[in-house]
Amino acid sequence: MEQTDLFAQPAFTAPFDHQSFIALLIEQEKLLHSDIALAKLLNASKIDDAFYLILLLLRAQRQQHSCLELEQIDWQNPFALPSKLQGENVLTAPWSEDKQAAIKALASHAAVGDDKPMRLLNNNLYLARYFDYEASLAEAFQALNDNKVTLNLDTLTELLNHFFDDQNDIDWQKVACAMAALNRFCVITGGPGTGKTTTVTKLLAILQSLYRSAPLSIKLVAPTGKAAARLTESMIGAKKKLVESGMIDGELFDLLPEQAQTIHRLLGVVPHTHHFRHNEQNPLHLDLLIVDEASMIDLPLLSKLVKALPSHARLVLLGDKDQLASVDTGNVLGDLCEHLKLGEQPHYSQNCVNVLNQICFNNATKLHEKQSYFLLCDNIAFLQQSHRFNAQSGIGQLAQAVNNNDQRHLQRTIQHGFEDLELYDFSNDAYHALIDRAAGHYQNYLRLIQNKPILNAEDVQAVHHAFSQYQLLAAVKEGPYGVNALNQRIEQRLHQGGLIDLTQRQYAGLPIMITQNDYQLNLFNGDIGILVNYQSNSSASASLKAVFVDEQGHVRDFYPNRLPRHEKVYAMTIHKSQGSEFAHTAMLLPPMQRAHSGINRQLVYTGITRAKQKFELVAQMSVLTLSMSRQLQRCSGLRQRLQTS
Ligand SMILES: Nc1ncnc2c1ncn2[C@@H]1O[C@H](COP(=O)(O)OP(=O)(O)OP(=O)(O)O)[C@@H](O)[C@H]1O
Repeated sequence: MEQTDLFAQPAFTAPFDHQSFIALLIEQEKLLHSDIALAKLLNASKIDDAFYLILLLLRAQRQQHSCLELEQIDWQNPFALPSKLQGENVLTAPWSEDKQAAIKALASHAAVGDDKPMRLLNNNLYLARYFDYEASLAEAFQALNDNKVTLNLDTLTELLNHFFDDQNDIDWQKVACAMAALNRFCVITGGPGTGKTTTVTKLLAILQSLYRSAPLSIKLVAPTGKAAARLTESMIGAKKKLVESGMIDGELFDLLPEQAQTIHRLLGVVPHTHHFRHNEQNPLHLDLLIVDEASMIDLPLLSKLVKALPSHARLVLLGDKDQLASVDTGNVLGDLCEHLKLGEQPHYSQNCVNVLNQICFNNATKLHEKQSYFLLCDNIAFLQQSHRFNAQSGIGQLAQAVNNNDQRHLQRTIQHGFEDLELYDFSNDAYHALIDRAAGHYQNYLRLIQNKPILNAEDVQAVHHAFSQYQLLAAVKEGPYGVNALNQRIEQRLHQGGLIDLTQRQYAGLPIMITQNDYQLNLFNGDIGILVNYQSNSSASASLKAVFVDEQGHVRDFYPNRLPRHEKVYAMTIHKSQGSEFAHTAMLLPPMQRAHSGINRQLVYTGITRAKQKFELVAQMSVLTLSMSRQLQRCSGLRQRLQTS
């Protein structure tokens, strides 16, 4: 009722105090001074409805939306201000009378239009840069799709039957493989352990068999070094399984790649710029690009990557659509997979269904047509069955309950008492016990460091391996339950236990995470290093170095004072953990009074699915259930651009 009273007084009866309103937006951290300055510049210094629409666009951009959806504006409180401050009602809406007229006027605004700083399309307002990225990505996806592949369907059928056993149910991995073989562009999405790598390895084996006389040049990439290292490891494992099962011979084995690299490395960074060596004018030299962890890739980077493909290339995106969206603008994988529903067959055209039934199921009608206006629906494969987490796995059950916002499933999972799950209700005692347990786990890698005065490359690999077995995750960075506080407390425990020497600012054993890309040093946001006394084969003496193990397993060492921005990483935010997996993962959610809107379903699901063997959660049940009910949405026009007319 409070809100109704507030808005009952029409905003236009008294002159609106724009200066105070703008000051309030800054004070409440809804915008920055630079946003105000830019909006004034774009609106010729006028403070009117268009000015506030531009401010909303800049705010949307800060929140990683690709655009401002004009139809979704909350006209009563567009900047999400608290309706009361210090007991006083606050005017939350700055508009003049006719908001729809304000929207219409945008079409003829001096700063909106082709070659202008802002663009308008389908009732979405964009900054030109992001409009162009989105347009160029949609165009590139469409071009890939239009450039049809010609294949002998009988040969493809034989190969599919070779790599997949006959089964009564629909084998979605086989469908995904067929779809990716038939199209130049394919997305294979699925939760953890649903067989994305296994499927793609079989796809590569099928394609290399089809093109055996002129094998394809295939590249594997992921957005971070960690994710690339994990993809390499998974590919090696999947290839080994294919050989062991007799599905591929030595010659085919050699034609399947296993080394993955980062997208930045593949594209070739031009130092001190946002440009890459490879682009539309200088395309990549490859026939097929496999991109893992695609949910982590932001709109600008994916747009640049896809634009750098040669016109004949194939592209396969792998990822989990339900994970957190990219740290930067956009949610491309989420947009492409928006229509998928767990437990349901995806939308496929009649034509697509006919071909898939023919080549996957010997013409049995297993797949059915489901109409869609989405141009790329025949390019999206959805793997739903986890082969890593079965019904006995609490991690899988918890992840599923959270992802489906299924409270009953959650209760059943909690009551069941799974061996791989440890759930603790949040309390001060539980918080301190979590810190004790974390310190206990970190002893393992610290003892390896303590055992030898000087470490060599092999020791460093063992230390990194031991460190990566356990990771504590927190939902937030600041505050008593954030990463910074956890780092400090764990450090104190380790110091008390004589495992580290906190009297030194930089001490042997300190784990760090790079937080800023350094293209000169080839160190990237998310790379993890550990400070140790290190002597490489080539150096004459040992010294305290930050040592990293890259995606190829090579040790790289740096003097600590040469490192780009970095932070301690006994605990890390869930955001930063994306693309990594840990045998044992612990996660802390803050109590209710600190559970802001960023604590949502995607965040909690991402945290849970980092765990491979054991997952530990310290959280209030009310916070867990609240987070499950909150779903992150990113505004974008990508899907609309890819509709049939
Ligand atoms: N059809 C299958 N039948 C039996 N086991 C399978 C099948 N598909 C995959 N697996 C096994 O399940 C495990 C996970 O498979 P894979 O690594 O391919 O999944 P993923 O989706 O790539 O996982 P990630 O979550 O790491 O991205 C592997 O041990 C793999 O051998």
